[in-house]
Amino acid sequence: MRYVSTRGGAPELGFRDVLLAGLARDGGLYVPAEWPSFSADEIRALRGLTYPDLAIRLLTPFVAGEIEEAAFAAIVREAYATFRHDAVCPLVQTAPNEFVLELFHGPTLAFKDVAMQLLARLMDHVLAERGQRATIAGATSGDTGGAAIDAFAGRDRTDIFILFPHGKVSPVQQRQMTTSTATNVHAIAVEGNFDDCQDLVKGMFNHHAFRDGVHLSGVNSINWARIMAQIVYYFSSAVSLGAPDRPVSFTVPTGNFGDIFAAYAAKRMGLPVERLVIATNDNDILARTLATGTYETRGVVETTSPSMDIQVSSNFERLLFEAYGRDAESVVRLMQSLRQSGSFTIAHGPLQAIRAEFDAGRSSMEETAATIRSVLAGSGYLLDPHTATAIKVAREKADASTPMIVLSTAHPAKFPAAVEAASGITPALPAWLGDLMERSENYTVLPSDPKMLEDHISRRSRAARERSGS
Ligand SMILES: Cc1ncc(COP(=O)(O)O)c(C=O)c1O
Ligand SMILES: N[C@@H](CCOP(=O)(O)O)C(=O)O
Repeated sequence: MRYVSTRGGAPELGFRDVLLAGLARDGGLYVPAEWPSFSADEIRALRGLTYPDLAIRLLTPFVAGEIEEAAFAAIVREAYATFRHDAVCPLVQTAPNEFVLELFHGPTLAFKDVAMQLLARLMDHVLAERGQRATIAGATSGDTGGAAIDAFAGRDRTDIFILFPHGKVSPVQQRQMTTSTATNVHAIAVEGNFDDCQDLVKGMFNHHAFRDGVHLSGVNSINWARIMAQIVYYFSSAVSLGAPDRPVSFTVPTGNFGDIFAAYAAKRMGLPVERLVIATNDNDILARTLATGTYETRGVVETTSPSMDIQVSSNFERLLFEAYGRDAESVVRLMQSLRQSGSFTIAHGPLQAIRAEFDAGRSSMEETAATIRSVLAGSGYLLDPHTATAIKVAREKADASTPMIVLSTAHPAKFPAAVEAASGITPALPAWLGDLMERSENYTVLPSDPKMLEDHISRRSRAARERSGS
C-alpha cells in the first residue's frame, strides 16, 4: 500500500514512513492511494472473531509488505491486552435500536487509547528496526495527550511533548498528562486554546529545518496510523449487529474529524453504513458547514465537553480530498483560503457528495446536561458529556428501521464536575487511577510562541539524545 498527500506536493510513501512522518511535507495529510476492499462474504467471515483478530484481518492491507506479519499480529495483541474489557470495545443497548459503543476501557478512559496503544508499539518497532530515535509532538484538547503519554511513557526511542490549553482541560485530564514520572514525557501548558496548540504543532512540522533536526513525529489524528486503528471498531460493532446483511448508522461526537473520518474509511472499505452523523457541541463549525457549504471559523467557546472545543477540524481536509475526486489542487486552494480569511466555500458537487453520506447536528450545554439526565432516568446508564452530545443528535437523526450506534468516547469519571452538575452523581475513577488527584504534577507553561516552543523542545530532546548516546 502506498500513501498520497491531500495536497499533492509530497512524495508518496509506504506505511513505515507515513507512520513516522505524521504530517506530509507539503502540509497535507496522508491517505491510502486506494481503499482496500472487503466483500460481503469477507465481512461475514469477521463474525465471532476476537477484537485483536478482527484488527489484524482489517489492518493487514494497510501495513502489508512493511511490517512483517507475525510482528504485526504480536503488536496488535499486546496493544489490546492493555484494555480492561474482554471485548475491548463493547456495545451496550440504551434504547430500542440505539446502541452505545464503549470506547473507554483502555488505560486513560478515552477512545484515544484504541489507536494510541497500537501507534506507540508500531513506532517503537519501526524505530528499533531503523536504529533511530524520534521526538514526538502532539496537541490536545484533553484526551489525546493523556493517551499518548500513557502509551509512550518510558519508551527509550522517543521523547514526547504534549501541548495542552492551559486551564481548559478537566482536572482529571490534566493530571493524566502532568503526573507521569517517565523522563521521556514533557507536558506543556500553552497560554491559548486547542487550535493554538494544533497550529504550533503543525508549524513545527512545516518548519523543515527544525523537523529534520529533532526527527519530529506526530501522534494526532493527522497521522494516518491513528485513523487506521480507529476503523476497526466500526466494523466490530456493525458486524455484531448483523453487518453486512443489516446496515447500521453511526453518530460520532466530533472535534478534529478523525474519528468520523475512520467511519467514512470503513464505509469505503465495504462496510454497509446508512448514515454518518456528526455531533458537535456549541463549537458547531462542522454542522454549520454541512448546512451552508461554508466552513467559517469563529472563536472557540468553552463547554462541558472540552475535548470537542475545536474550530479547525484537521481531518476535514481528508474528506474534502475525497469529495473533490482526489483533486489535490482544489484542496490546496481551500486551505489557502482558510489560512488567509478563516473560511472557504465548498463547491456544489463536492458538497452534495458530502451531504449524501453525512448528517450533522449540535447539542448545547443545556441539552447535553438534559440528555445525561434523561438517559440515566430511562435506562440507568450514565453518559459522559461528549457521548451525551452525540446521543442528543442521534435521537434527532435516527430512523426507526436502522440501528444507530453512538460512539461513547470517554468515561464519565473524566468529567466529574459536568456529570455531577447534570445528574447529581459523581462518577468514581477506577481503582488503578484512584490516587490520580494526589499525585504530584510536573509541567511547563509557555506562551503560544513558535520560537519559544521550538527552543524548549530542541533543548530537552538534545539532552535526551546525549543521555542515550544516539
Ligand atoms: C472524548 C472525546 N470525544 C470526541 C472527540 C472528538 O473526536 P475527533 O477529534 O476525532 O473528531 C474527542 C477528541 O478528539 C474526545 O476526546
Ligand atoms: N479531542 C482531541 C483533540 C486532538 O485530536 P486528535 O484526534 O487529532 O489527536 C484531544 O482530546 O486531544
